[in-house]
Amino acid sequence: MEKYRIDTVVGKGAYGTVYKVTCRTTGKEYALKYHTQGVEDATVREISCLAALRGLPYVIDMHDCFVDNDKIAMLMAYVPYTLSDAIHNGYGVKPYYEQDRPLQYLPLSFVAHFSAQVATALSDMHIRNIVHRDLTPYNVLHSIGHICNRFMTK
Ligand SMILES: Nc1ncnc2c1ncn2[C@@H]1O[C@H](COP(=O)(O)OP(=O)(O)OP(=O)(O)O)[C@@H](O)[C@H]1O
Repeated sequence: MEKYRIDTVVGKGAYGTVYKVTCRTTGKEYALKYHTQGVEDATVREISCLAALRGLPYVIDMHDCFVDNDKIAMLMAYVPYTLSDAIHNGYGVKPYYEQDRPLQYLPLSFVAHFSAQVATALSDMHIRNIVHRDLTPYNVLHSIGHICNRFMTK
C-alpha cells in the first residue's frame, strides 16, 4: 500500500469503502475499494466477474487485487462522475466535495452515446453469462471526454 497515497473517500457501499488514491511513482489516479466485510460470497463474485470482464471497452478495469491489513483491496480505474450526477446536475458536473459547477445540461448526443455504450457493456456481460442485477444511475460512471461505465456485478 506504500505505493499509493490515499486522497479521499469517494463512496461507500454495502461491502466496502472506495477511496481515490494516487500512485506515488507515476502520479496516476485510481479508485481503491476495500472490502470491509471480509471474504463474503459477494466479494468473490465481484472480483471474479471483473476479472472475467477485464479489457472490455465500457466495463471498469480492475488493475490489481491484493490483501492489505487483512482486507481485500481492488484497484480500479478512477472514473469521477456518475450518471446520476449528469442527470441531476448536467454533464461534466464534479462531485459536491470538489465544489465545482456543471459544464452544461445533457445534450442529446451525450444521451445517445451513453445509452449505446451501456447497451454494449450489458451485451458483453450477457455473452459471458454475467448479469448485473443492480443497474442504477449511481452505478454507471463516466469521465469528461471518455464515457466509461462501472458495472459492479452482483
Ligand atoms: N472506479 C470508481 N471510480 C470512482 N468512483 C467509484 C468507483 N467505484 C465506486 N465508486 C464510488 O463509490 C461508491 C460505492 O461503490 P461500491 O462498489 O462500494 O458500492 P455500490 O455498488 O455503489 O453499492 P452496494 O455495494 O451497496 O450495492 C459508488 O457509488 C461510486 O460513487
